[in-house]
Amino acid sequence: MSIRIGVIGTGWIGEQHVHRLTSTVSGAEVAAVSDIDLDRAAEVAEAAGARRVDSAEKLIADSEVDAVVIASWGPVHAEQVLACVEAGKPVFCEKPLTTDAADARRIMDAEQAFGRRLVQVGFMRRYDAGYRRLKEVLDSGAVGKPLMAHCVHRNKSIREHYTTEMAARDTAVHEVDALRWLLGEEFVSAQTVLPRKTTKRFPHLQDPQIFLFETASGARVDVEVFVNCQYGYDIQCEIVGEEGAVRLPDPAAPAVRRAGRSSVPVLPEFGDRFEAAFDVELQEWVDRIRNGEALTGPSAWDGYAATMVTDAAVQSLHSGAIIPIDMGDRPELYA
Ligand SMILES: NC(=O)C1=CN([C@@H]2O[C@H](COP(=O)(O)OP(=O)(O)OC[C@H]3O[C@@H](n4cnc5c(N)ncnc54)[C@H](O)[C@@H]3O)[C@@H](O)[C@H]2O)C=CC1
Ligand SMILES: O=C1[C@@H](O)[C@H](O)[C@@H](O)[C@H](O)[C@H]1O
Repeated sequence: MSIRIGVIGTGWIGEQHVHRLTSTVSGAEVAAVSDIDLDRAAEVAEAAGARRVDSAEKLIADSEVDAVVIASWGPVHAEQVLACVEAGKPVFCEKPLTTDAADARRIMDAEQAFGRRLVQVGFMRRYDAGYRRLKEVLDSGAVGKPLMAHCVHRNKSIREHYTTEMAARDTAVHEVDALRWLLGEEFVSAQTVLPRKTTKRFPHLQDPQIFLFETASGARVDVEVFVNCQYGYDIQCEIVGEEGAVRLPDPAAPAVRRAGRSSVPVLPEFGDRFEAAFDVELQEWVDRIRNGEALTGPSAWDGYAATMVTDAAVQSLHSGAIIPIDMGDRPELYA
């Protein structure tokens, strides 16, 4: 039996996920889609052979939808995730889980009242082969105790609706989750440092930005976010330990030697860079639901922790102050 999935938000990644669930992931079918842009939803529904439903609320309540994928804009995730939990339906929510930590706490309260995990957050780097190899090296102890991490997150360019706060909430949030996962500890402070702005940006935007984080054990993480770097999608991560350093591998690509030069391509977009990771994360989510197994992917706690950190980074945006972060205790359900 296939899981009947409803997809909310049929923009860039929603359409990709509908296609992925229809063509690549096994054991799933897209039963319904919805978007506030009704025409867009109708187009995506038709291409997938799914029904268009007029609102997110109706899609969540639909008796022919077993599980929900949310790919709408960040600020509306909280109410949609809560409605799924209240309906007792598993929900895969694209990052960020919420744009406000209080909303993430409401989600954890609802999930704990339900009694088991229903929420998974779309932090797909945990499913990327390179990041998984990096974690294996760290966990083996080969580079010793981690002291520092240096991360780079560059997009070729970004759409006009992207705001200065999204550098933390939408972009650096990936590194926040990946580094919490890699280092196995929480962040305790955040600071945002602003270099000179690139002229190759929309006028409203502060780009690039540098985020400085400290972990509970005193390790330091720096993240450069530069979303109009012009040359491609470039993700770098190096972790320096007491006995060595380990670096995220670049995607494999043949080096071309020609006219006195050797060159490898830089991928243009995040869809190309993390395509396989998106496939694996959704396949594992579907498999666990089909087999009646507990969800083990990034949880509501992970979504909450990431939002606490990015809230602090946004708070530091104008003052440059170091903002302490107190996550509170991790509930038993997320141990
Ligand atoms: N894991 C990853 O690497 C990526 C994650 N994302 C995340 O996915 C989400 C969507 O991003 P994009 O597809 O790039 O945005 P987008 O702007 O292309 O699409 C968002 C869609 O949501 C719809 N929408 C907004 N409010 C809605 C509501 N209340 N009910 C139903 N539909 C609603 C919009 O009409 C739009 O079609 C964001 O949270 C973003 O951070 C996006 C790209 C990559
Ligand atoms: O999640 C993503 C986008 O929402 C975000 O806007 C981009 O900066 C990231 O590179 C991409 O992975």
